[in-house]
Amino acid sequence: MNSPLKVAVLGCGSVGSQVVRLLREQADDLAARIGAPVELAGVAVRRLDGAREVEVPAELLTTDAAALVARDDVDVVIEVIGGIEPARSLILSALEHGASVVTANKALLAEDGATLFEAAEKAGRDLYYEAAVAGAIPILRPLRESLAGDKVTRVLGIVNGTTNFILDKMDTSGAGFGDALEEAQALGYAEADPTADVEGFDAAAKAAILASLAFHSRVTANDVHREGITEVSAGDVRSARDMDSVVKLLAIAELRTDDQGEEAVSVRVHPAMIPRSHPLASVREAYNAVFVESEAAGQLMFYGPGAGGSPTASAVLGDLVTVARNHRQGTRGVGESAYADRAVLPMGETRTRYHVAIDVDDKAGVLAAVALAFAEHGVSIQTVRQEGRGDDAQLVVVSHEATDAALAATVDHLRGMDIVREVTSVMRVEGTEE
Ligand SMILES: NC(=O)C1=CN([C@@H]2O[C@H](COP(=O)(O)OP(=O)(O)OC[C@H]3O[C@@H](n4cnc5c(N)ncnc54)[C@H](OP(=O)(O)O)[C@@H]3O)[C@@H](O)[C@H]2O)C=CC1
Ligand SMILES: N[C@@H](CC=O)C(=O)O
Repeated sequence: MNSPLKVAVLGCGSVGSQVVRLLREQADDLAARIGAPVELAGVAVRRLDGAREVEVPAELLTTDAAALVARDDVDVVIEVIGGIEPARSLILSALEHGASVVTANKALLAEDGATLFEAAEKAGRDLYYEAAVAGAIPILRPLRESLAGDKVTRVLGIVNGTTNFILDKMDTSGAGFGDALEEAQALGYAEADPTADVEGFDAAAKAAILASLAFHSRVTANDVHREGITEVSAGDVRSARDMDSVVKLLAIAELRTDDQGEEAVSVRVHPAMIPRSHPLASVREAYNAVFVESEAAGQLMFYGPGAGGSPTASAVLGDLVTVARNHRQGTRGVGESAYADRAVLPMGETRTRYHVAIDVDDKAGVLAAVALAFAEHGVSIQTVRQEGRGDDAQLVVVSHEATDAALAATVDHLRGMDIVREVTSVMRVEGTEE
């Protein structure tokens, strides 16, 4: 047998503990697949006395991650600490010291992937990150490798397990937002600070990574239009149910043509109503699903567990086997392919349908006045119905496709009308127009 491959693991939380467990439990198979036994060189944590889901021998635990990654006997560093710093400095140091890197850190990749890719290129080492998007689902490798000869035009999916879990609970059990979030945290789906999940930052980071790979461009988290689910009310979920739809947090990346006729990208994350008949509507709990549309292949769908320690560790270990094989052979895998310099389209130019709920005075001519307000901004109405009477009167409008800018102008207009008491809900509608 060849000499052992030494692996340092940075972080031993939800994901790191499962990586350590699998390294131990799958040791024989990993050795056979890599061609050398894997030896744990060390596990870096913040506090030595923290409660762990896995037992780590005391001599392997350290709080000095910087010293661990600088060791010249470490072949591969697995970074599952999260956040920007010290994760970025540790990855850069690992590469400089000759190690290949596997990371699940979507926040860092979406903020400053370029620096990491350049460092990996310079060092002649691998930087793999399958676990950064959609947990256990193999989606980055298909985009980077299997579809390398095709032209991807659209990626649409549910890429955040926590928010899908929350929205699913709100839809199926009538749970409140807070209770559903607590359950998601207890199950290890939510980030330490759930703001990243519920405000859409996590999904936006994943959307940026997907768009970069799909369109061979550099798209960062700042390029992504982002809306979270904190404004989604029980009323929105009920309205969706009345329309035989569900509310999902969607990540959408599209290749479009700009005013100059150039190819540009549009990337956004927002809640949307989708019909229950749509395949994404049946994605339950913390599962994720990603649709990829490409010119030659047509439509592909990837589905599976999108969060949680064990599923994410599966993706990490898959990358470990690849980079370990490359490392042993002195080669590198496929690197970044951001050769296309495409502009990012402003959200105002994005076209979708909208569901708008408006509390109105219950009197003659209200419907006509509201319809006129939509028409004045070029937003045509697909359906409109009145719910309730008297003080509870509400109009529920579903529009045909319109730009975000036109819809925003319509909503402003509605808010200024005497007969409108409140615009209670504005939500995008995805799925085929009937
Ligand atoms: N949880 C999930 O479902 C998924 C997570 N990810 C990504 O995986 C990464 C890890 O997430 P997760 O396991 O949930 O995070 P956790 O918060 O559960 O674990 C983080 C770990 O990193 C350690 N750590 C934090 N700061 C430092 C530091 N400065 N030096 C050394 N160790 C440190 C912590 O130490 P201590 O234990 O002492 O506090 C802890 O062990 C993140 O990038 C996340 O976005 C990706 C996909 C899914
Ligand atoms: N918090 C994330 C974890 C995986 O990326 C999620 O809920 O999807």
